[in-house]
Amino acid sequence: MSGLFISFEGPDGAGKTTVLEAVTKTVGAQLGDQLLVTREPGGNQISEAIRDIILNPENTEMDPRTEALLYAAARRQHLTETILPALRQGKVVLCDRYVDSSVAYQGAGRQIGEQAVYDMNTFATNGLLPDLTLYFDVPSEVGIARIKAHRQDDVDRLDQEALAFHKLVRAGYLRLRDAYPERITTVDATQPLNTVIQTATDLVNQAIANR
Ligand SMILES: Nc1ncnc2c1ncn2[C@@H]1O[C@H](COP(=O)(O)OP(=O)(O)O)[C@@H](O)[C@H]1O
Ligand SMILES: Cc1cn([C@H]2C[C@H](O)[C@@H](COP(=O)(O)OP(=O)(O)O)O2)c(=O)[nH]c1=O
Repeated sequence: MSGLFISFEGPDGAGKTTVLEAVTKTVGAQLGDQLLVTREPGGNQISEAIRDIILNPENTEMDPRTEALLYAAARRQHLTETILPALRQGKVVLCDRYVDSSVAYQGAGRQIGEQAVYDMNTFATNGLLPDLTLYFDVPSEVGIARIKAHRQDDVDRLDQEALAFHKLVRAGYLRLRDAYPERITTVDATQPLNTVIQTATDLVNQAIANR
């Protein structure tokens, strides 16, 4: 059985992490150790260490290209150490964020160029893209309101960014969705949580059945 690589994407507050947890329970019950759930930036010791540098609220002076390079470095390590071995073993890999996050956040949000960030990530990943990407779409105001309402204790450097930044990020995601319609499936994340979870679970199960 061949492996399957699915990424979860979306702006902050889209509900990705919550939905991924729920999907993991359902799909994990069927697949057992044939399911690997992981996240970026992180997933192994080196990548988690890079994550700590990027997301440390004290690192306010970080240059946007430095940030993009660090994300790509963490991604490379995560890919070679965690994702590729699992895929080679035929596992289903669900990954919270991947290349699209860098294109949307660094390329579009920080305005260093979506194509440049994409190209840099092609080097980091040898061009490996997910078989399927679930993009959880939510207007920026809704995403930010959710974070403010629920995550006051967990506001990191990126969550403090202005609404304008989040709007640029979402616009970047929408361009990616239009550019890669075969890979990226949009989930309307303004729907009630249970509906979003059901939709995402169905899409993941469908991809598993079709692999
Ligand atoms: N569809 C939804 N409707 C209402 N609230 C939601 C929905 N999805 C997620 N939330 C809430 O929004 C907050 C942010 O969700 P989270 O999963 O952390 O988002 P993300 O990982 O995409 O940043 C959480 O408190 C979560 O319970
Ligand atoms: C993977 C990745 C994440 N990010 C950002 C998006 C998030 O704001 C942050 C990840 O923090 P995290 O706490 O994992 O946020 P979320 O629950 O929304 O996924 O890092 C980038 O800017 N570029 C990237 O390539």
